[in-house]
Amino acid sequence: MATGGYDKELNAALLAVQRATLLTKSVFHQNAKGTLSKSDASPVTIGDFGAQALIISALQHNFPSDEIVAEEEAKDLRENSQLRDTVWELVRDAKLSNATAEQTLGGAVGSADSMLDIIDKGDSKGGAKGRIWTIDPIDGTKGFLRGGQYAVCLALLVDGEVKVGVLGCPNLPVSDSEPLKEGIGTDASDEEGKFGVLFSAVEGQGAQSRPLSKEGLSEGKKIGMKPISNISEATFCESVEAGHSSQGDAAAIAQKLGITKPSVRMDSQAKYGSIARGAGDLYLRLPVRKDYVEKIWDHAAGDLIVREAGGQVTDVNGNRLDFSLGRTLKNNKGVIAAPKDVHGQVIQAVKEVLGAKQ
Ligand SMILES: Nc1ncnc2c1ncn2[C@@H]1O[C@H](COP(=O)(O)O)[C@@H](O)[C@H]1OP(=O)(O)O
Ligand SMILES: [Mg+2]
Ligand SMILES: [Mg+2]
Ligand SMILES: [Mg+2]
Repeated sequence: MATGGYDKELNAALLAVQRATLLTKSVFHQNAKGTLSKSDASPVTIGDFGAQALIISALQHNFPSDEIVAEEEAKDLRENSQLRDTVWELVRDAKLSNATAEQTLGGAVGSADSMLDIIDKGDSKGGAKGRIWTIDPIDGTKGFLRGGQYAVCLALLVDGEVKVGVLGCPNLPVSDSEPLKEGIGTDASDEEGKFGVLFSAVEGQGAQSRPLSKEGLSEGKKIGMKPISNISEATFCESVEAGHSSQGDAAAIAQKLGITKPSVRMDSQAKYGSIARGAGDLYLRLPVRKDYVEKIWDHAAGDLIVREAGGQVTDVNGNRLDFSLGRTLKNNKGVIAAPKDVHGQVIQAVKEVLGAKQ
């Protein structure tokens, strides 16, 4: 474990994400996932609710006065006792087999009712002051349901800056050196020992990956973005959802940069983790709808992990993502993540392509 600031936060965050990620894996193997459709037309499952409950419970145990901005709320569970009970069974039974690790997380959640209150503790408005954790219990719920990529995401903001970030990616390869390839977004296999990774970063301390474990934490290894000598050889990744990033614009930008390899499409912040470990090079997220505002929990952990791995992350105008404005990134449009040395070149191409459309 790295020494310096935020050791306790990193350790608790890694264990909390690990326990929650294992819960989501157990849901994937169940037939009934309790899928509901939310107002933004995205799905939510018992896995999302359960993972959020477990993470908040661990945060409250370790950092009782910190605020929390989390994606989900317990309303649907309060209105449907059968759904509540299904989530409760999952949460009650979720445990890491290492007793010390469980103790760090404060052990089990007390009851079904306290679980609902815990889920609703993620309702902070966020903002520019103080310590605020942000949680996406399952990012890429569609990928999760399909057996593709998804991520359990947790980050700590202090005065609006990301200080600690953790991503649990159960369907990514353990090995950092496996190249990003087409079809990874539909790779359903979670074969033990081959898939499942935790990414993490602390500001100023670099980024790490470690295998997902059912016990305590596995040993972490430093990760870094791949140096690129010629941008035309880059591999870029983008969203599966056509509504989240314009694939036409991405193709035009790639062409301007001389990139000929097809993009790798995958759900969730697994894209940030993949480029941070050098499995791919660029992440392009090009706004489709003028009115779409990104949420802080969809980017905070990935932003820090990529920057600590030697990358730069900005919006399409080249501005850093601003996490200090509440629950959304209302001052940013899109995301461009790339190794530091070539980020300016990518932004130039983005500006040319998007500018030509105005
Ligand atoms: N209609 C939708 N379909 C899919 N994802 C959506 C939708 N609306 C919002 N989202 C969110 O967009 C992000 C998907 O990002 P990406 O396109 O990079 O995979 C996720 O945070 C996802 O929510 P969720 O976290 O619940 O999966
Ligand atoms: Mg959602
Ligand atoms: Mg999300
Ligand atoms: Mg989510």
